[in-house]
Amino acid sequence: MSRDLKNAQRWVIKIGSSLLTNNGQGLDLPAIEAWVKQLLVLRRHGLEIVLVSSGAVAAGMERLGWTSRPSALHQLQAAASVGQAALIQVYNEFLRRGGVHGSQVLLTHEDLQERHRYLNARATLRTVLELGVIPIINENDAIASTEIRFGDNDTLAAMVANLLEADLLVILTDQAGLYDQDPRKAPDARLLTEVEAGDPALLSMAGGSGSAVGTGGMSTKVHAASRAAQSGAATIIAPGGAEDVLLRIWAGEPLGTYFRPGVAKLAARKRWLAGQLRPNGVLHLDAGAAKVLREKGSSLLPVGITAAEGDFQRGDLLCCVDPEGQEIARGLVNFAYEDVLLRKGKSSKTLLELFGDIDEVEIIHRDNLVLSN
Ligand SMILES: Nc1ncnc2c1ncn2[C@@H]1O[C@H](COP(=O)(O)OP(=O)(O)O)[C@@H](O)[C@H]1O
Ligand SMILES: N[C@@H](CCC(=O)OP(=O)(O)O)C(=O)O
Repeated sequence: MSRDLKNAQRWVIKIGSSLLTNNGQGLDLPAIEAWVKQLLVLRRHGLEIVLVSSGAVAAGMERLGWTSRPSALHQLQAAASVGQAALIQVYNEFLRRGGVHGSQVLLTHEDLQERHRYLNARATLRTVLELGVIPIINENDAIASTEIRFGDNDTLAAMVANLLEADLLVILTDQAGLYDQDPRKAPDARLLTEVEAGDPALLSMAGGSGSAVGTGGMSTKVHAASRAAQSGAATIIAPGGAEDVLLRIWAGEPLGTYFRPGVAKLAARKRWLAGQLRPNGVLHLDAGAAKVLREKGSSLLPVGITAAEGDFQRGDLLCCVDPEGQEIARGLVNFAYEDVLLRKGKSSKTLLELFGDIDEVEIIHRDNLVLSN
């Protein structure tokens, strides 16, 4: 057993439609209250919690008095727009009792594909977390057309785990975890307690949704675990109906199915950074800085920078080039273009005199730096 959750600080928790609703009719309020109580405890233990919650369509149907799920997209979207308001109201009411605010963030696939919107979503969510608020994310069902839909919230939750470089993705569902075959169809199905994310054999075991309200079934959850592992997150598919499920996972109880991310978090994260973002500027380094980056993978300090190009902001990906113009590395910059210009070529001592007590000296921290081949 290698569930190493001691250092898992940022959790993305996904609660699926099959769990949230009473047979597709409205929201299961006592269940939601119980999860929120657990989130509040985890937060008090210092964890950062991001919630991805389904349930908008089901809640909307109940409010509108519809007894069967419509098949027309515009009706589903109308139900989602009514239900999303109800869903947030319910979460916020339970969170308020614990003195915490929830925030609503609705995303479409395009928001996480298009670079500018991706960075915006990331900045908003990070700020919300810094403010101690619990973001509650769902797909923007009211406007997402077929082409830009995630469809299921497992994929959305994994992309949010990538976006925020979460340590753990917890997918709460109506089964005890991933079985070697669909337990609704095969009574002798065996629960898998630990697997490797990305193992292709898992896909043949995972079937579609067994309920009228769920979307994607286990197959989207298995894909989600591989996707989350790309940025180094482990995934646990766990029984959302089990008492204190989240607290028990936190305490290390081997509930559900644990997906090992495979590669060390830092290495995975770096690889993901390099593949995911397009560079938005260039930093020119002197020979000394180029050498320490190449040979030691050190952080990039202002003193080694001779010039900067590009209209970049804090958090953007930049290329670092040596005096011959050859790319050495890529990394996430800690300062916007103007602030890099103010700092370039200056020693840490001069910067201290100029800016007083500075908490961030590196222009790019080595954890956010990937050497180019
Ligand atoms: N190998 C499997 N192990 C567990 N559940 C499976 C498996 N294959 C298919 N399923 C089905 O997946 C369902 C859960 O997915 P889904 O209905 O989409 O729930 P959610 O709304 O929580 O995402 C289960 O109820 C089960 O019928
Ligand atoms: N976004 C939709 C839910 C999509 C959905 O059901 O996904 P899942 O919970 O993965 O089965 C809603 O809020 O109704």
